[in-house]
Amino acid sequence: MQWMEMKKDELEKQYSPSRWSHRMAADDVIKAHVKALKEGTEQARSLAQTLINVPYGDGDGEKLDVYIPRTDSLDVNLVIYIHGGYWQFLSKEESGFMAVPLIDKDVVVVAVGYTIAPKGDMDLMVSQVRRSVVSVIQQYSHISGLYLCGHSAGAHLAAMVLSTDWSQYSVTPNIKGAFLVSGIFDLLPILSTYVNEPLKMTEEVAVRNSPSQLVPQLKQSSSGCQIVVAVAQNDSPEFRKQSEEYYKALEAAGLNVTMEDVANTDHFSIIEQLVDADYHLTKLLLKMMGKS
Ligand SMILES: N[C@@H](CC(=O)c1ccccc1NC=O)C(=O)O
Repeated sequence: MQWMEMKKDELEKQYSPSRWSHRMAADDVIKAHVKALKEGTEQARSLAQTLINVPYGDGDGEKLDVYIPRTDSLDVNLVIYIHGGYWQFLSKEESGFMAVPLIDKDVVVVAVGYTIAPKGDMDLMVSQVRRSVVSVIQQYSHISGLYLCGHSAGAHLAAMVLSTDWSQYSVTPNIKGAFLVSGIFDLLPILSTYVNEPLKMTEEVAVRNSPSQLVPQLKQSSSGCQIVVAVAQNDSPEFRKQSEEYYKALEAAGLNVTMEDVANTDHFSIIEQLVDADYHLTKLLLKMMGKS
């Protein structure tokens, strides 16, 4: 069924990721998610050298955390992670969880903070993640490759970074690869749902911030980027459709894109498992960086 034909109840269920987990009840899966991210981030902060709260702008929430490998290697890649949480939950404070297996392979991990709703709105969050990427490449101009990874709302923000007209910025980032995990790429279906209550997006805001509408811009700005669109086997049909349709649009535009339907995962476990070096997506990310 098309989202436009759905009753409000059904649409809100489709856009409630916790209600589709096969592991636990909805409330429990979210609690367990936050706990897993927190514990993973604590572990990473205790093992890695870190720079916490590095400003990338003058705004209040415009700070990022850097997880640094202990290495003398000159071939150092950097992954910027953009957290999820429907643009209204989570923060960079629990977003360093995937750093351990990456720093072990000489990869720098950056967890970006941005101003979630209701304090921040969609235009601000998109502007913040774009500026954070510019700041990182100015700070780390010697790295061998820049990669992006985003989960859920963070995958949306990562796709918006790939779709940036950089002519307004001081530098043009060369993003080699992007992992878009269980993302939302068309914001129109959520306009009438509870998700939009704190966001208060108008249709105009939703359209200009929908990666699905910006594929020609992405092709112009990120033609050399290797894109992985990953979706959980147990994501809702609407979430699965969001990924599938965005993947097809990128593919049709001639971009270097692959689709990963990750078996035995749900909306939350698909990203939580990045703490594990043996997890399929961890290995794929390292392989993309030539580190397998
Ligand atoms: N109402 C949403 C809540 C949600 O998506 C969420 C809540 C807390 C932390 C993260 C979340 N989502 C994705 O990262 C749900 O049903 O899952």
